[in-house]
Amino acid sequence: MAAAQGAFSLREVLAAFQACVTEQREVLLGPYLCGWRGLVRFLNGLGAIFSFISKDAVAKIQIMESYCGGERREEYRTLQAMVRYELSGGLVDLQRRSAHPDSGCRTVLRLHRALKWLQLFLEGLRTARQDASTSAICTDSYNASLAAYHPWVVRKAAAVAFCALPSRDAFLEVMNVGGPEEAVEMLGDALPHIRDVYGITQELYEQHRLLDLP
Ligand SMILES: CCCCCCCC/C=C\CCCCCCCC(=O)N[C@@H](COP(=O)(O)O)[C@H](O)/C=C/CCCCCCCCCCCCC
Repeated sequence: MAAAQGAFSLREVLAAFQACVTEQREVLLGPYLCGWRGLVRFLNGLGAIFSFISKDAVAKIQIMESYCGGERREEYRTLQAMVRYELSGGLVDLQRRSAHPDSGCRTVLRLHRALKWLQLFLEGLRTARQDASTSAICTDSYNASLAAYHPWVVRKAAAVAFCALPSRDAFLEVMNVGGPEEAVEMLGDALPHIRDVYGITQELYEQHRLLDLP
């Protein structure tokens, strides 16, 4: 059953990332963006202090949704098709943002980097002791991933927001899958799919030298 509108369901996020990878190992953008929408719903429930993060994530999701629902939607069905289409059409700014500041390739790259943070954070949550600090897990995951791409002011704002995170058990409760044990089990199911999507995207972007898009 679908979660009530606005409520977060880890199951739905899991299903979305699971549905992303096709038999041909392509990444479907529809479920990918659905997964992100679900995560943002969760973030919104954590309080206004996270709104600068969710606004940025939503802006990027909306850019991608407009491509996926636009005239060239067939070219945006999968990540692989998008990269082919945008590169062959010269639709990606490779050196500095100019003619195509919001290409699909650069927008997905930002979400892709954030997916690494998510992977590390969920791994941390899953394996940490019951009394571990969510804020410390989040900070470590952020420092090992996204922080390298953010200016000082964003890193500081993120550090302040992370201090507002609830305890690990309270956090696992909000995931809406039952008690902390069930949440941990579900994280164990979710992680391989998130790693898979991350790995395929990373390889594709490496192949086309897209990992440093401005
Ligand atoms: C399974 C449930 C548990 C986990 C739930 C986690 C929910 C997280 C939801 C969304 C994650 C945020 C995604 C943020 C995308 C950031 C993309 C980015 O890097 N943007 C920067 C660069 O963009 P351009 O300027 O080049 O266009 C932009 O400058 C960033 C601005 C906002 C700050 C981003 C801080 C990111 C911190 C990520 C940790 C989120 C903490 C959530 C706490 C649970």
